Amino acid sequence: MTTKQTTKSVTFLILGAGGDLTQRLLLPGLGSLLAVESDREVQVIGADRADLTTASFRALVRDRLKKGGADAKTAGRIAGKAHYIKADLLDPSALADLVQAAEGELVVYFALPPAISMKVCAQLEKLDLPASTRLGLEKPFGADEKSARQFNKQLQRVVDEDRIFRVDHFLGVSTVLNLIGMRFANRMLQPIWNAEHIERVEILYDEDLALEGRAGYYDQAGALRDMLQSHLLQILAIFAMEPIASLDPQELADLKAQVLRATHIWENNPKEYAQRARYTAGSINGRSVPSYVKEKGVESSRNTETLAQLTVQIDNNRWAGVPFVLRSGKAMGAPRKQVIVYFRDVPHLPKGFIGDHTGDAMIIDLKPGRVSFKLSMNAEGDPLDLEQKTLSADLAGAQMTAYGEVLRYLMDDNQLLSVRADSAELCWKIVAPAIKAFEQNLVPIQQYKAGSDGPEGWLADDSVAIGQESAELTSTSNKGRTARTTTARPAKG
Ligand SMILES: O=P(O)(O)OC[C@H]1O[C@@H](O)[C@H](O)[C@@H](O)[C@@H]1O
Repeated sequence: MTTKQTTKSVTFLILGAGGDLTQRLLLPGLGSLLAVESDREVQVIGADRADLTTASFRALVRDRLKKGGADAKTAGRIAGKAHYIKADLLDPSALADLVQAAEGELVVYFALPPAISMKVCAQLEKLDLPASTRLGLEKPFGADEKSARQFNKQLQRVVDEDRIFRVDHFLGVSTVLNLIGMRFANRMLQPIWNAEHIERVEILYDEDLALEGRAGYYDQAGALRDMLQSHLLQILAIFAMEPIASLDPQELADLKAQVLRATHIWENNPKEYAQRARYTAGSINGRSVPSYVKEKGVESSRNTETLAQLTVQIDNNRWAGVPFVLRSGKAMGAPRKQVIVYFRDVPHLPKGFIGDHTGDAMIIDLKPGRVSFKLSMNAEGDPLDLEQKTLSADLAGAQMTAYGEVLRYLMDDNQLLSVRADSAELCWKIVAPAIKAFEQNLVPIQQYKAGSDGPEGWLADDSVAIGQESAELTSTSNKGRTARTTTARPAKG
């Protein structure tokens, strides 16, 4: 892929520069961007209450940029002109000083808890910001539809919507963007991308990570808000949208919003459309994991789920009647990050053939990237005996991290990868009935052992089989990046 070099100089003002997000994701993300585009002119200004100095911040920037992949010279160049300003971010005069320090275009990135971001925004509103100012923000964008709307209004009082970048780093994952390219560049996929040919779609993101010391945030959120409401609905919107004419940010945002407006939970009984569970003590690849409720900072009476599954439908001409299953869990034994498209059975199998001809599917592994097709074909031996075979190709690794990708678009003032205000609000609207059902305990909270695949019976047998096969393929996928075929395992049960 060719990469665009830019000479635009940007000041990247990180509010909350002393925090975990800056160190773990933002600076390494910037490092991975600089690894590809080393000429970028970025002045990093960190601001926080934390007791850092410009010298210690520069050391941190250098280290994290290198961790992200930037070469030593580039990391040194960017770190050498970085600054740290100890400031109370709720103090308007401190904010004014920060803005004054900016050179070139200004990107203000909120690496702050949402409630503080909202208050800082109220202060920013009073300042005379440079015309080029862009705001970058992390999820959650509000806590429900109403607060998301208020937050959006607050942001739009600071700058116009076309300068607000709501970051969902999944939109920077190369395999997610590839959903658009693959679907619209392949003649064979276009006619079958609808309810006439597709029976069910699953969007799964099971992680082997557990809480990782994030109780302060996660115990208030849970898997439904943390993953399904945001990342997985964004994937669904991209997967299901109508054909796009060009990668125009407004057009993409319009098409995503169109899908999200038509998306609703599957039916009225919460037990039919939602499931939740949390992990108990167990071990993942030899690492022992305490029970979720024993983790520091967890309030067990909150009943926070660490695994959630939700079935939604898209009430439009293309997708009516097709269940879309969204699921994500923590502390799972086998990481499973897939979009699975299950095809309907053929209308007629020529008489005389025997064997298995059902369960054809397309599997898009998001991480590591791979696309597989499960197809019915003639097996060894009897030519009339059909069997399910998997044809699979690994996708080359991304050139930069997902954060690097979203930062690139943010620095370039291109909103293609950002979440527009209406989408942020719609995503809350879609999950609202499930959140309510969880809060009212209408959906029992189940348990699963850390390191397991979650409670039995949540996913259909064919999905369980695909998961097992995928885990096997993943364990061998680094040996080569060529297409291969394997014989699928028989479905469980
Ligand atoms: O797999 P990635 O890119 O780290 O993204 C998953 C993470 O995404 C974050 O947005 C969630 O808050 C985390 O809980 C989750 O682990």
